Amino acid sequence: MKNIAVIGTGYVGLVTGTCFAETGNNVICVDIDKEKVERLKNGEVPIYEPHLDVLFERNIKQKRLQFTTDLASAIKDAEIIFLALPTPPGEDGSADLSYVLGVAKDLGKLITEYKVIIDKSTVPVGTADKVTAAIKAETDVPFAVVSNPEFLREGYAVDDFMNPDRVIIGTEDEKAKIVMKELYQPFIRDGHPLIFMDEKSAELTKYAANAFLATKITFMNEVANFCEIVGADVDKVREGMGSDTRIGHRFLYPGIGFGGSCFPKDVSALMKSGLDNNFDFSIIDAVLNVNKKQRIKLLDKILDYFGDIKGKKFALWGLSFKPDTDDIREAPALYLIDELINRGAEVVAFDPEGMDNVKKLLGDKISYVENQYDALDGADALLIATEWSVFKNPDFNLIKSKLNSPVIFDGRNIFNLSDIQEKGVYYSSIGRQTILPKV
Ligand SMILES: NC(=O)C1=CN([C@@H]2O[C@H](COP(=O)(O)OP(=O)(O)OC[C@H]3O[C@@H](n4cnc5c(N)ncnc54)[C@H](O)[C@@H]3O)[C@@H](O)[C@H]2O)C=CC1
Ligand SMILES: O=C(O)[C@H]1O[C@H](OP(=O)(O)OP(=O)(O)OC[C@H]2O[C@@H](n3ccc(=O)[nH]c3=O)[C@H](O)[C@@H]2O)[C@H](O)[C@@H](O)[C@@H]1O
Repeated sequence: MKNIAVIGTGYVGLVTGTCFAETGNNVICVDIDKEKVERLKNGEVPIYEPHLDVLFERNIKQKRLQFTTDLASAIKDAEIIFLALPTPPGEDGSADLSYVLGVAKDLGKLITEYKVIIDKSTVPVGTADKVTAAIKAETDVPFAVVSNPEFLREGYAVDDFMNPDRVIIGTEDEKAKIVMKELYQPFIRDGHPLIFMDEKSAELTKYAANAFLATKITFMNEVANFCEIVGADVDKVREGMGSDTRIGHRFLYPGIGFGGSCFPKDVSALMKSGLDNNFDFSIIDAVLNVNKKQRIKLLDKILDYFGDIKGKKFALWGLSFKPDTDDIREAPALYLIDELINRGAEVVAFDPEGMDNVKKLLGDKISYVENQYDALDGADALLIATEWSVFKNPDFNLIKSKLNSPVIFDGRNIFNLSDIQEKGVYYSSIGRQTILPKV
């Protein structure tokens, strides 16, 4: 059992805190957002993350999980302090370290005994040194700074955290290594190691992993675009490629680009890190450029089909950047909406979890409905931007009866081409043949 403080109680902090409580530790989560802490104290999970609620409730009940806005009291008895703070993109694409370094300074003023301070935020190479310097500027008390990047995915966060492929520990402090080994021991299984390395390598591992996955997706998006030109089927190509165990099937799904709070910002930050070190990350540059175009790929198809879209009405299924999350940060749907409304079209949207967040961002620029089929009334086409399960087996007769004409643009390839042929719709997807309604 260890006493742990987690600073920053967002997607990563809350999952980290809850999962460490689940493995028997005493955890206190800190956040500056008073309203969020109030909700957490009232037993409410403020984000949509499947399976988190069960662990959250159990550990609160057993008093292993607490919440506060008071940093000083939270860290007083904690031997281990996690930083799960935002590192949003600055104007130049670099990671904004003000949250992390601000809290590091505060910690320097507050600590009175040895602490292991662990950076879980995604940060550029060299940040551990900056955190160390920020704390040292305030205190002579001994401490260790560890880089322990997080690899969880939203929507699968609890499972990813509880059963990680690997845990990366970047530190050269021997005492901290022992603390980290004990802490993570419950999560380690055969073939899923705890990997120790220096801080810089740990920091770069995180960016390199995200950039590689973003590159893999982007490569497939380009292959899909080429499939459309030469008449190949990206589903077949994907299956054929993925069957090579050196390539693997995962993260080969083409679509309307990668979004979310991490890939776009982390790929940009790695690019900026390169530039800061006079290193030209040309592959990353290409990934960012291709993804920018891919995010509005459906627009090209819509314009090809309709020509002018002024006054047209579009039903949009899916707003979140991927299914099983309410997170809309850098969601491709938002870029598509922007292009549509700038051209005078109307958008009626439905998303199972993301609508409240979009309402806060876009207000009445678009309309919202509580049922996916209500979006279709009098619409000129259905657009699919997120592959939520609830969209995958719809009532096609109802879709056809509500749309002005049976036209579907699918940015996530959620229907099998062989199935859709029988449905009597015009169906355009990514990297596959366009299906015309049978006459
Ligand atoms: N969201 C994800 O799936 C993953 C995120 N990451 C990284 O983890 C870090 C955190 O990301 P998220 O959890 O998504 O961010 P988030 O925005 O959901 O949560 C950050 C939290 O920190 C709080 N905060 C800000 N300043 C604070 C302060 N001075 N003291 C206490 N709390 C403060 C905010 O109020 C917010 O609740 C980022 O570096 C991100 O790149 C890494 C892996 C996965
Ligand atoms: O650093 C982070 O924050 C996290 O970023 C991603 O996780 P996440 O953003 O939650 O979502 P992913 O499932 O990776 O999807 C990211 C984007 O890529 C897209 N994607 C994913 C897979 C695929 O085959 N095709 C594809 O277009 C998704 O639609 C989504 O927009 C990584 O997968 C996590 O390992 C990492 O911890």
